[in-house]
Amino acid sequence: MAISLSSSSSSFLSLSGKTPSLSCSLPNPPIKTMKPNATMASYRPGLKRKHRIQKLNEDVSPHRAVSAVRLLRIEQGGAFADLLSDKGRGAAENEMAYVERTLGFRTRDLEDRDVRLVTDIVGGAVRWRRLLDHLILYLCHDERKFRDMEPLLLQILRIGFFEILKLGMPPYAVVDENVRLAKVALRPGAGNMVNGILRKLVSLKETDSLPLPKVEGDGRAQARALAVIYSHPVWMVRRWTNFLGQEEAIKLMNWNNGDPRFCLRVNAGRGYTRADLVKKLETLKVPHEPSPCMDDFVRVQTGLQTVIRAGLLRDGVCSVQDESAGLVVSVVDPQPGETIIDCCAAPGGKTLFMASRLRGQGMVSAIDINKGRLRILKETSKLHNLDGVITAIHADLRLYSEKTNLKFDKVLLDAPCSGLGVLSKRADLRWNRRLEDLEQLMVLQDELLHAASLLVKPGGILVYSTCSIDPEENEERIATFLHRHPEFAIDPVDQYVPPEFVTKEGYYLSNPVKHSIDGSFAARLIRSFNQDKAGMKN
Ligand SMILES: C[S@@+](CC[C@H](N)C(=O)[O-])C[C@H]1O[C@@H](n2cnc3c(N)ncnc32)[C@H](O)[C@@H]1O
Repeated sequence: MAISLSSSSSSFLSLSGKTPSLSCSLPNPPIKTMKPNATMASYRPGLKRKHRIQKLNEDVSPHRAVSAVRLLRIEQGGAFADLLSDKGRGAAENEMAYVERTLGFRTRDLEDRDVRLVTDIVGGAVRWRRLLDHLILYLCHDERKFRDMEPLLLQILRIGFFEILKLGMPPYAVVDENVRLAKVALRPGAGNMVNGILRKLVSLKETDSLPLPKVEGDGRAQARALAVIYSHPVWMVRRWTNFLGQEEAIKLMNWNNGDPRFCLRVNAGRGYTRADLVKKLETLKVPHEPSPCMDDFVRVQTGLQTVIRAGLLRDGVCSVQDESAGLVVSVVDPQPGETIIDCCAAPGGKTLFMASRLRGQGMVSAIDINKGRLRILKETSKLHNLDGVITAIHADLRLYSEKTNLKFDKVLLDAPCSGLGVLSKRADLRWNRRLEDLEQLMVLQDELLHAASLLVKPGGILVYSTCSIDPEENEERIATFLHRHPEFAIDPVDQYVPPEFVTKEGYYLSNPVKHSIDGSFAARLIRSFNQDKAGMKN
């Protein structure tokens, strides 16, 4: 089994499919903790699949068993990044061993088709969780019964609901298969419950009478209804309705709920060209198209597993990187011979792209506070033959910039942010973010922006970027910064990115609905040569 990119994948994927966790630094609060139950009795840490002791069950469909356990892990808050071994090898083994321990039996190994189904089902069930739970609750007829439901049983129901409602799978096969899983993994009574609830759902679907809330009443009531129908947190719906209007907010939610699109960036640092990558994709029969906005990028709608299995990432031919991240590097516009510092660098997607643009002349210093993520950056820079130009520094930017006298030609601050622009790739992120996080993040963004500004040479460039589409994390942070730092001015990005990405203020902004890529933002600021202007105003 290969490692699948699903709900916890990041827009940057390194090495052989290692999935770095969040693109932002705030910890994710767990959604709901798993209660100890009969299925967890067989949990024994450290047991590897090679020590197979559980009985093989050939009747249960392996993709449902794996999906149910993966969904449980995600709900526990740890996603499944921690299932991956240090070197990114043996991840599949680890996961199957975990499935075995959790369920108390062994399934058949996953085939390619199963792997794709696990990716679709896990990503979809996470995205659509609010709608699925609304319907499950309705069919349980009893709020307490729903709230007290065993976590594994709830996951099995979510899988069944998602398969019937969103994947359009033959309903009675879905009912039978999920009933079987519930019976074997839990007990016969659980199977009967799954049977009853799923059959009622099938009948509601067939008679077109699903109980969906009506979008009516005041703004709050409408947001609550939309939050169920499009499966997002109410606060996000309210925020987007205010910023974008209801129609655009719905389009954005539809985008977030769609299949994520991935892009590959060819590794020019190792001498590969886009034509080389295209040739390899043709050989692998992976459908692809060149990016219309970035020369080194190729879009792949499906077939990413094939690319991973063929070793294209492991061998350093390319990286998985969204064009929105590439465009931020275009805003920095690294030139051979320059000294650049990437202030929040790990896991290194932008560092590597910037370093490859230096063509061996110049230097990129890469700071990050997170040691584990920085280790991924170091490993990947070796793999991409770029370790000669990249220096990794483990530090808190705020302390580092106070202590050092070094000044750089260009400074990139790719700040920790809400990630609200990448919700299609990070299916679980919408449930892990709270409105209060945004406030904390904005304070951190201001502090980091000030710290980053201390590293810019007179006449040098400071680029502030996020993978958010929220004006408070973007334009408003820059306005606050410029007010306090008169030594900086906006350097419009129109000569660095295509015009459709340039805002009226001269910033870069990608909009998932308009551009069909992740949402991201960048402001390019130039520091004056006039030292008198330097200093922070209150
Ligand atoms: C948006 S991610 C960076 C993604 C990265 N630029 C890339 O393209 O792969 C933000 C990073 O900021 C780091 N970070 C958060 N607070 C920091 C601080 N005080 N000093 C340095 N790094 C920090 C986090 O560990 C996280 O890796």
